[in-house]
Amino acid sequence: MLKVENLYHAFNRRTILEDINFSVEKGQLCGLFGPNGSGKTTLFQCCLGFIRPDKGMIRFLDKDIRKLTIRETAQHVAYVPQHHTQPFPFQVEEMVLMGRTPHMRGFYKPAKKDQAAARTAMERVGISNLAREPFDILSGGQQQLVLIARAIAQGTDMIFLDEPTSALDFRNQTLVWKALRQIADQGTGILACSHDPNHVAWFCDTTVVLGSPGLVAKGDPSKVFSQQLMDEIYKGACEVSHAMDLKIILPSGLTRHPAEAAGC
Ligand SMILES: Nc1ncnc2c1ncn2[C@@H]1O[C@H](COP(=O)(O)OP(=O)(O)OP(=O)(O)O)[C@@H](O)[C@H]1O
Repeated sequence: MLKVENLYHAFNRRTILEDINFSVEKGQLCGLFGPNGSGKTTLFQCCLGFIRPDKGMIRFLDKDIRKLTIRETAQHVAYVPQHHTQPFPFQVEEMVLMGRTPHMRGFYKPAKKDQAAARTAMERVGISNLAREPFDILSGGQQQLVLIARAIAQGTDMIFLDEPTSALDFRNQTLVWKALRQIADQGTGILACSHDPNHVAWFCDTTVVLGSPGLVAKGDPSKVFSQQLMDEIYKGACEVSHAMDLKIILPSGLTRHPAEAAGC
């Protein structure tokens, strides 16, 4: 579905992306992972055509993305940015309905199926109760859920999400990752960037790990997330452990509370 080949990009002669190669297939949830400044947002921007890479090829559904019109791109690809400012006080349901715009014709009046898609997307991320609230007064986490619902309502072949759960509480983080897993299982390709290796390990079936300035590893996170890899990217800050047959990445040097260790 998405194929990135030999991608290079530099800012002010500083190479950020070097020889990046990976693909995301239909039905795959791919976690894009790497330390601050490793180029995740830059890679997203190249894939979405917001910046033109210095070298390399990005294909979407076997087409060079440079040849897709904005409308074609929006019909096939949804994007959830890290931050979004909305200058007008649109209601939440209007914001989510905007995701349907690439599918509307004529006077851009939403049809019943557009309204149904918006309602389903809001239910999926648990924000139906916010439908009539103005978007601009919501908390950062609630706004993040609205943008995810808008991308889901768009009903595209592929969704890009830039740190989709960075502002969410524990329950909503889990809710969103489970929703992404289900949407991928229904055939959508998803590339989601995250700073939490556990989310990638628990919910993603593939990962792309960026370092400086290139690709450090890729593949099944249960195989890729080794102690050696974590040491390479986090310089000894974490330990790879296991719980319930899953990998779990813990901060290194954790000790049990003395009272608990004494069995109190
Ligand atoms: N327009 C730009 N001009 C110059 N340098 C830039 C530009 N955009 C990004 N960079 C630099 O490229 C590097 C990678 O930035 P990018 O935002 O892609 O990283 P990231 O992995 O998404 O980081 P984070 O995890 O902190 O969000 C950074 O050092 C950043 O300063």
